Amino acid sequence: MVDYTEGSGKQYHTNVGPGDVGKYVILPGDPKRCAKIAAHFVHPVLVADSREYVTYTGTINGTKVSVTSTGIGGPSASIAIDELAKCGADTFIRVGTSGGMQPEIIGGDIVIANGAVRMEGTSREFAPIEYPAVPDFHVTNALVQAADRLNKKYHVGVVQCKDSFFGQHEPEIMPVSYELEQKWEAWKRMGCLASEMESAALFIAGSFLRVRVGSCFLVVANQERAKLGLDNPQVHDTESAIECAVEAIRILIEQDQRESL
Ligand SMILES: O=P(O)(O)O[C@H]1O[C@H](CO)[C@@H](O)[C@H]1O
Ligand SMILES: O=c1cc[nH]c(=O)[nH]1
Repeated sequence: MVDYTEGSGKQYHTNVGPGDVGKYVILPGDPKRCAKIAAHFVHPVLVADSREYVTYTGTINGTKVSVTSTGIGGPSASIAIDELAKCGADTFIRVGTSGGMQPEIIGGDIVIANGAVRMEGTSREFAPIEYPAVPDFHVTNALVQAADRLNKKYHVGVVQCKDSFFGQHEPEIMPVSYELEQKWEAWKRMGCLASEMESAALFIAGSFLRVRVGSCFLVVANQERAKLGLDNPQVHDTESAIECAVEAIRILIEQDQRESL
C-alpha cells in the first residue's frame, strides 16, 4: 500500500500516531460530543483534530483511554476504527443517537445493541452479507452492567443501520420507497429496537480487525410512536448514554486487569 503519510507515523485521516491513543476508545459520531466525553477522563488532552475525526486522550482508573469521533455513516466510521487499531487500540464503544422503532422505545431511553442490520454499504466491502454484524460479547455485557449500575432505563436488542437518514424519516419521497418501506416493516416485525448508521460497519470491521466493539445509544425520538398517535418526547442530551459508555469502559478496565493477574 502507498504510504500517504510519507513516513510521518500519523494516520492519514485521523492524524493519530503511535502512543496518541489508549487501548480503550469511545466513538461518538458527532465531533462536538468528544469534549463532553473527554470531560469524564482524568487530564484529557486534545491529541488530533482532522476532518471529522477529533481525538482526546486521558485516563480512567489510571489507564489510558481516548475518544475519537467517527463522523456520520459507515465509510468514515470504518476508517476511524481501522486507523485507531493501527495505533494500538483494541476495545471500542460507539456512543450515538438513534431513532426508536418499537412502541415501547421512548425518547430518552438507552438502547444497547446485540446485533446490527447491514442495510448499509460499507460492511459489504468487508464481508459477504451472510456474515452477521455482532458486537463483542464482553463489551456488550459491560454496557448492560453499566446501565444497571447507573439505574438507566435501557433495552438490549438489534439495531438497524442504513446510509440514508432521510430514507428512514421520509422513505415515501424516495424513488425506491417501495424497498425502503417494505424493509422497514420487516425490521420492525423482526423486533429491531432502533435505527442508526454506524454499528453494522463498526461490528463487521471490528470482527475483521479482531478488536472488541460494542454500541449504546440515546433514543432521540420514535417515529413509530408518532404514527400510532402515542406521545413522542424528543431528547437531544446524550449525557446519559455517555455515562453508560464511560462506566462500561471502567468495568472493562477492571475486568482486564483482574484477568491479567
Ligand atoms: O449521533 P451520532 O453518533 O452521529 O449517530 C446518529 O446520528 C447521525 C444521524 O443524525 C448518524 O451518525 C446516526 O448514527
Ligand atoms: O432517527 C434517528 C436518530 C438518530 N440517528 C438516526 O440514524 N436516526
